[in-house]
Amino acid sequence: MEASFWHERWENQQIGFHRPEAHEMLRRYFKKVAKPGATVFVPLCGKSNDMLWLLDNGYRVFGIELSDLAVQQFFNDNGLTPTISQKGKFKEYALDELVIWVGDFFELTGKDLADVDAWYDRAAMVALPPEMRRHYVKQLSEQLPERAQGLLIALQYPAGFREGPPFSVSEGEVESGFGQRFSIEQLESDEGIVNGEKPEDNPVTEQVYQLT
Ligand SMILES: C[S@@+](CC[C@H](N)C(=O)[O-])C[C@H]1O[C@@H](n2cnc3c(N)ncnc32)[C@H](O)[C@@H]1O
Repeated sequence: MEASFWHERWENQQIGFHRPEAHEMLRRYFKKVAKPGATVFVPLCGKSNDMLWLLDNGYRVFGIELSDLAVQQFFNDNGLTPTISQKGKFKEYALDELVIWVGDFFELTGKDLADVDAWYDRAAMVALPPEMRRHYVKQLSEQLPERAQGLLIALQYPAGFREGPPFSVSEGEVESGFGQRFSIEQLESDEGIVNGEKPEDNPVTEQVYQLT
């Protein structure tokens, strides 16, 4: 997935992944992962309202996002005025307990992430094709401080159901990718049952994992 793919998505506002509200699995489980006051890293953050939920619940947030437009929209949509500066290769938007860097996640170093206590992935790992996902897992595993624990929301669907992104990420892939560094617990799998049945036209299921 080239950077241009995502820039075009944002320019054309093809952002079906963006949700108007904070994710219910974040609301339900994040307090198991980190206490308020913790600094939470949000890779590939887009203009996610999950960041507002984290801020409202007393966390500090550090996001990284490729698209400057996405970050500008985050602040505009929420009527917030950040301070903008340059931090090496990255453009920084900062306001109180929130910092978002515009730039490439894969260029972050351990020093950039030294203050991180926890991380939250929704629609980040599943946004990447298989080879990039391996790189993504390696980058998080190598650059995050030892204390950092994570909440990962992934999804699965049968092969051939659709083209990614989002890509299907199995429990096995989460286990084999992150298992060397983290102990992994699946907290919930949402099977998308409607009125007691799984709709045939939507075989997508969503899983949430705690990585300790
Ligand atoms: C599917 S969206 C999810 C956004 C957000 N997590 C959410 O839940 O709405 C993936 C985002 O990752 C960003 N992205 C893709 N590759 C990236 C990279 N290498 N570094 C930083 N951001 C990236 C895209 O611009 C896009 O906004």
